[in-house]
Amino acid sequence: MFSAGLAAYLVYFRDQTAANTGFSLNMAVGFSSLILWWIRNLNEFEVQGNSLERIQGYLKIEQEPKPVPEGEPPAYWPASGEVRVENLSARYSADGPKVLKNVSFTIKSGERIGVVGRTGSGKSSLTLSLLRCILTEGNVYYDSLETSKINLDALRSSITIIPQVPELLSGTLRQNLDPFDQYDDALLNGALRAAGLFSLQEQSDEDGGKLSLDSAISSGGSNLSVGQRQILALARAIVRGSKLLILDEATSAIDYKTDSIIQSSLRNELKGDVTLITVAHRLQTIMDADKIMVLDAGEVLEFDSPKALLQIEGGRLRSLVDESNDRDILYQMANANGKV
Ligand SMILES: Nc1ncnc2c1ncn2[C@@H]1O[C@H](COP(=O)(O)OP(=O)(O)OP(=O)(O)O)[C@@H](O)[C@H]1O
Repeated sequence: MFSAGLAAYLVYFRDQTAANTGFSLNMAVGFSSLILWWIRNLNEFEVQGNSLERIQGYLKIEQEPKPVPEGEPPAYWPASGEVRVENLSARYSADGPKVLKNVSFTIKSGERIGVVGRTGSGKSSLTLSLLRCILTEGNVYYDSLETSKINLDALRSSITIIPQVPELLSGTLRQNLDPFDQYDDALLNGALRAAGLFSLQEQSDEDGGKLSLDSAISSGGSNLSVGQRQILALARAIVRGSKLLILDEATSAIDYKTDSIIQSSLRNELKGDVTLITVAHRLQTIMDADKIMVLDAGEVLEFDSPKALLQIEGGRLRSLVDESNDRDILYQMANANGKV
């Protein structure tokens, strides 16, 4: 009824317009459609132009040096997870400010280190420096080999990083754990168990959707929770037998239960010679670490056992703990740890 009325009105309007101006409505509609078509095309052209500009930007990015055969480490390397850092400075660009300033420390093989510090103090930059992802000066030795002399591929495949939100590939869970099909199911399931996936599933209220090696993983791991993704990344580290594991703690995106499963897997399942560096946002995560490194403005302010650091009058860790709502628990954890 309404459309019939509208059509009748349009015909009336066309006839009136044609009668008054000699310009038919059909022509007016055709003209405005043409203008709309041009505007739409111009818009599309601009969007595609932006993409081209971005591709051109990526093409101009300075490339990392290609791996050289002489940088190939011996097959037995790394046999230990010892890390020695001497006068390490780092920056994000050649003319940028130093984000790490002459940092020196040694981490013994198998030690568990917690790294804390304010936002921007250099925690992530330190982990990126160990992998040579940013510009560095000074020396880093990993199991006695200077990392600047090692093939980038070899260096990075010997260190596992578990970022706050790990990326996974689309495919099966098995393919994510073992992309080159090198290990049998028993070993892969063992790694999943050690990483805590099955404990997480046992404690979960949901019956459906339990993960197995054949489960499908969507691109980026988008069909899994952040906690499940961190557990899979940890399982990957166990499968790879990495001697150095760097964990960037995901605080906001992970619930307490999953976090405690990951922490107990890290405590109980990693072998004695695996060094663990945890970039911590919650003090509870690292109060039972062997040592805590406190960073401030790119410098190491404190580096010792939690118990020893809490005894320093006016110390930075001590003031962070004293300000915390969990002060008493944190002191208990540090004292129970026993190492001074
Ligand atoms: N991609 C980047 N390009 C340039 N400067 C950067 C970049 N990422 C970090 N920085 C700078 O490096 C310094 C150290 O930052 P970093 O991310 O290492 O700190 P952080 O302690 O990990 O902080 P947060 O707890 O917020 O993650 C900061 O001054 C920061 O602005």
